[in-house]
Amino acid sequence: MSKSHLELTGVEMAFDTPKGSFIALDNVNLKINKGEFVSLIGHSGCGKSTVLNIVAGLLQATKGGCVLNGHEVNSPGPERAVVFQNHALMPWLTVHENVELAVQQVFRKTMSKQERRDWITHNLELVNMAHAANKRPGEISGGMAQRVGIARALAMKPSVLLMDEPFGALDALTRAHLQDSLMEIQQELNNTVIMITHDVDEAVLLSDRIIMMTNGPAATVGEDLHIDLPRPRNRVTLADDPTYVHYRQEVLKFLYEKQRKLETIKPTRASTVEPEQEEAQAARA
Ligand SMILES: Nc1ncnc2c1ncn2[C@@H]1O[C@H](COP(=O)(O)OP(=O)(O)OP(=O)(O)O)[C@@H](O)[C@H]1O
Repeated sequence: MSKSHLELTGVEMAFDTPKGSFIALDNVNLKINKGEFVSLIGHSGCGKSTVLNIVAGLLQATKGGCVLNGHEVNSPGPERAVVFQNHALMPWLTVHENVELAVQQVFRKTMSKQERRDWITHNLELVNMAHAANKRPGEISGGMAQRVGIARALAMKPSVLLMDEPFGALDALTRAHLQDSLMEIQQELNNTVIMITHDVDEAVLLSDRIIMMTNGPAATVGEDLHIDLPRPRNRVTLADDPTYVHYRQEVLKFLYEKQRKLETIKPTRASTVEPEQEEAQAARA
C-alpha cells in the first residue's frame, strides 16, 4: 500500500476525433506527497491540461487512473480546487459573493452564517483583497480578479490546489507579487499544489518538483526534477544562486535540446509558449 497522497498510475488518455482515436497521454505515472508544490512544464499541446483535468475529475482516463488519499478520483470534488488562467468569476456577483458561492458549497452545514462571513474575509485578506469585497469583477483589475480566484479556491480548504497557468495573463510585476503571495500561503497552509506553467523561472522559484513532459502525441513524464532550494525563497537573491541557475538550465536543456519541437522555435526567453500563442497573448495585453 503506497503512502502517496496523490497518485497517477498508468494513465492513458485517448480522445475520439474525426480522424480516429488520438492518444494524448500514454503511461503517465506520478506520485505526489502531501504539501508538495509540483509544476508541470512541457511544450504547448503536450498534455499538461489533460493531466490536470484528470486530477480535477473533469476527464476520465481511458486507462489507469488517479487516486487521492486512497480514493479513486472520477468526478470533480471540493477537496480539489481549480484556478484557471482567466479567473472565471461570476460578473454579476461581488468579490465577497463570488467567494461565498464556493464557501456555501463546502461549509453550509458545518459553519454558521457569521463563521462563513469571517472565513470569506480571512481568505480575501490572505490575497490582500478584503478592501474590494463589495466590488464586482468588472470594477477590479485582471490581477485583482486572479487573486479573488485564488482566495475562492483556498476558501474551500482544498487538500489539492490545481492551477492552470494561473499567472499567464498578468503583467510581470503583478505576476511576481502573486507568486510571492502564493509561496507564503502555501507554506502556511501546506496544500498540495499542481501548477501548469510555461515560465521556467516561475517553475524553479515556486516548485519542490518540476515534472517535465515529453512532446505528444502519447506524452508522458520525461524528467522529474527535485528543486532543493531552501524556503522562504527570494527571487532577487536566487537569480545569481548557482544551484538555481543549474536547475533553470536543466529545464531549458530538457525543453530545447531533448524535446526540441520545431526547428523554427528559438528560445528567446525562458518560456515554452509557441510563437502564435505569444502573439495572441501580446494582443490580449
Ligand atoms: N477534447 C479533446 N479532443 C481531442 N483532442 C484533444 C482534446 N483535448 C485535448 N486534446 C489534444 O490533446 C493534446 C494535449 O492537449 P492539452 O490541452 O492537454 O495540452 P497542453 O500541454 O495543456 O497545451 P497548452 O500548453 O497549449 O495549453 C493536444 O494535442 C490537444 O489537441
